[in-house]
Amino acid sequence: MSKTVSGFSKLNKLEKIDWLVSTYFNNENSVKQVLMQYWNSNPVLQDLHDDFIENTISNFYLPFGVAPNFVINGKDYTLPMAIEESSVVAAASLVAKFWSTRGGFKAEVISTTKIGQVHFMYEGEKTELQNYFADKKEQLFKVTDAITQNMRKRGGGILDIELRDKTSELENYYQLYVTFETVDSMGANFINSCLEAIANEFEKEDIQIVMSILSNYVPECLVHAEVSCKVEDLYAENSELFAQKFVQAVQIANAEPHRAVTHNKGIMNGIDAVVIATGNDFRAIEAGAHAFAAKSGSYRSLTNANIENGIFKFWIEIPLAVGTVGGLTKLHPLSKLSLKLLGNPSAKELMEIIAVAGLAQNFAALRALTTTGIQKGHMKMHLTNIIKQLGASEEEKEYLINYFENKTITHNAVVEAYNKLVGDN
Ligand SMILES: CC(C)(COP(=O)([O-])OP(=O)([O-])OC[C@H]1O[C@@H](n2cnc3c(N)ncnc32)[C@H](O)[C@@H]1OP(=O)([O-])[O-])[C@@H](O)C(=O)NCCC(=O)NCCSC(=O)C[C@@](C)(O)CC(=O)[O-]
Ligand SMILES: NC(=O)C1=CN([C@@H]2O[C@H](COP(=O)(O)OP(=O)(O)OC[C@H]3O[C@@H](n4cnc5c(N)ncnc54)[C@H](O)[C@@H]3O)[C@@H](O)[C@H]2O)C=CC1
Repeated sequence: MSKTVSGFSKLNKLEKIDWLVSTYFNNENSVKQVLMQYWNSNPVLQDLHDDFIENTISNFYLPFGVAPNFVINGKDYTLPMAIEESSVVAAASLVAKFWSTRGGFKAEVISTTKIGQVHFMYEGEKTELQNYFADKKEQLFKVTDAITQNMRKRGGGILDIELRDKTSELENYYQLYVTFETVDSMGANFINSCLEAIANEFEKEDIQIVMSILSNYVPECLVHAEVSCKVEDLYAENSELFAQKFVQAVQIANAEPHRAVTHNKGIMNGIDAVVIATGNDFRAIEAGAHAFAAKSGSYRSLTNANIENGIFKFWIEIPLAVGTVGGLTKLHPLSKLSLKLLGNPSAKELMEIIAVAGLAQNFAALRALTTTGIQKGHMKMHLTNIIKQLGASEEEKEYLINYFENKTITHNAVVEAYNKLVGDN
């Protein structure tokens, strides 16, 4: 039987579910129950979520946690984190507490420029194109006046429009390279609207517009965050060895792409969690961060560390185009709450907070990796997930948690202990 369908989008939610259950699940009633048990009991709230995307049939929950004790630029924060992976929030909390007694995190936005491009093809004389652009430039600004009016009042808008010759990379390929300041918004829709107006005005017989779109590679929307302290203040025992191995771990990530990818994945554990909790676009952040990590031509660590004159310093530089207005930021009740928890920051302050979340997460991972190994803490947090997968009762869960208090946790070890417990009973 064919599984294609036309007019699916026009069905109501229950009809969509019925089609799905009969087509893919052999009419199993439990499937409908699972989908419906994740509906919000408040219909107004459910309607809100339904409208975020298309063909919504249920909600997919992510745990929403908080990591207290962050001190950033002398100010106290509790970070909201939406993430499915165990040990990330615990690790952030642990590191926040650790650095809160060592001067906290320092963070600074370096620049906030966003980028958009009108990609086009032109086969004629280059100088003619250059002259055409020079004559047109003022008009290109003018046609966006209505769109940029409010943004200009906030101190933003279009910063510049450049003609770029890309013919050495692709035959007949040029672009209008447009830079923007979007203040407290990520600016994707604002930028795209401006670009389309610019492209319309610029197009003519011998200029074929291919597309107009913002770039998610924003190396000039950059934030720096760091921690530092005397090496001897790092840990009570063997601080020097700890600092040395920590720096080596970062150097390895800078020298070796396989390690760099995992290293940066750990950083993104912290970054994405706050990005998602604040209603920002994590795909945009991910794509931009990894492109930045590869800017030298080989993929490297997003963090760096050194020891100079007895001082351990650990820092991150990362492009983060985030907003505190626009998108879902004020629409999703939990994003709104997250921003309120952070004191309703500006986009710049949010960039600093998110960079710190990434740095803290990387500190936690490298600390664990270079000392006890990652599995000890990670499996301690993951233990309850394994126990639940086994279908253990509350009593059995309590027994297993106590049993593994001082033992190495592996999936097999938990299964064995559970089977023994159930067998014994
Ligand atoms: C997991 C910990 C924190 C345990 O660390 P611990 O020392 O066993 O924790 P503790 O029980 O002594 O508690 C100390 C503090 O840790 C936090 N903490 C501790 N437990 C909890 C909890 N249940 N809920 C909330 N917070 C918790 C909390 O701040 C607590 O202070 P308190 O609140 O008691 O004043 C530590 O072992 C750790 O940081 N491990 C690293 C974990 C990590 O990095 N996880 C990321 C996932 S692994 C990954 O995907 C990335 C990776 C590793 O591949 C990246 C890479 O390779 O670079
Ligand atoms: N490639 C990408 O990353 C793309 C992303 N998107 C999506 O676009 C959304 C973000 O676009 P935005 O234009 O940021 O959101 P948006 O379309 O909701 O617009 C935000 C608007 O808020 C207004 N505003 C009010 N106060 C402001 C202030 N203080 N500073 C700046 N603006 C203020 C401005 O008019 C601004 O244009 C996200 O949902 C993202 O997922 C859309 C297209 C492509």
